[in-house]
Amino acid sequence: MRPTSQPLRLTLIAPEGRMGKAIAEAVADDPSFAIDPDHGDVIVDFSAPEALAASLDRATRAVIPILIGTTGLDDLADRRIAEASRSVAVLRASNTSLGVALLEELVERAARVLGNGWDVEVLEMHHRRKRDAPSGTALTLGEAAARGRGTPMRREDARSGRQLEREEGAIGFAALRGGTVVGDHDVIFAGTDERVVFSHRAESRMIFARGALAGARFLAGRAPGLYTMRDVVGAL
Ligand SMILES: NC(=O)C1=CN([C@@H]2O[C@H](COP(=O)(O)OP(=O)(O)OC[C@H]3O[C@@H](n4cnc5c(N)ncnc54)[C@H](OP(=O)(O)O)[C@@H]3O)[C@@H](O)[C@H]2O)C=CC1
Ligand SMILES: O=C(O)C1=N[C@H](C(=O)O)C[C@H](O)C1
Repeated sequence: MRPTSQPLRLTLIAPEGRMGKAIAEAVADDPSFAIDPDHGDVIVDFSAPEALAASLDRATRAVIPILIGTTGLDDLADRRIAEASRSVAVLRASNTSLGVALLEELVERAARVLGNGWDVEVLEMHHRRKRDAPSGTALTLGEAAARGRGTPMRREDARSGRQLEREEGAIGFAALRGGTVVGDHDVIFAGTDERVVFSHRAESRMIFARGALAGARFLAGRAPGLYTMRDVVGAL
């Protein structure tokens, strides 16, 4: 057991990435954390899908928890994460901000209250360098809406060029890319003669970085299992 006065050591998988740098900045502002490239207490992976298998392997071999912030992961990645979570604590978070954790709750509740008669569309915009679309957050919010409705999520992505009406019960996704936008998400519930719109605007990557530190703190000493930001923030 580490003495509580010791900083929690984070091993960053991609220290030179945009998120790696933001997390290093948050750590520099908080003496209860430190970066340790080789012997961290928690692995923090905000990198790329190709890095995931090696990161999980590193966590399970060393028996230390891992925070996965990387998005754009496929079904094989889902299975690898589930497998790793049997031996170490894994926090998977497509968005580590407090605002999006709250938004997820609100969207689930709205979908439950409004029911299947309302169409759900998720719109997101990110910077020109983002590689995956729709964003991980958009998919997480779509899943929250499906959960609220009590139905499996059926995705309807880009409709350009189609000559079909909207598929009933589907959740639509649209992605915009440009400039330096940190991360915009809108979830639109479109009913007959009215719309309810939930929005989140990330104004700096520091919101994700601070959330990542909260996630790492949550993971330290945690039993094996698969956790989400809802476990980290508790009841909202
Ligand atoms: N959960 C959340 O709250 C957030 C999640 N993200 C997600 O985090 C990820 C990273 O985003 P961002 O920091 O903006 O991206 P960047 O492109 O700025 O950084 C990615 C980093 O990962 C490194 N990398 C790529 N492939 C590998 C590999 N196989 N092994 C080790 N390192 C690798 C890159 O190194 P190199 O340049 O040398 O290839 C680079 O340093 C994305 O999936 C993004 O969607 C982003 C923001 C918030
Ligand atoms: O790549 C990004 O920048 C972001 N990625 C995450 C996502 O895909 O949802 C979180 C945030 O929106 C920024």
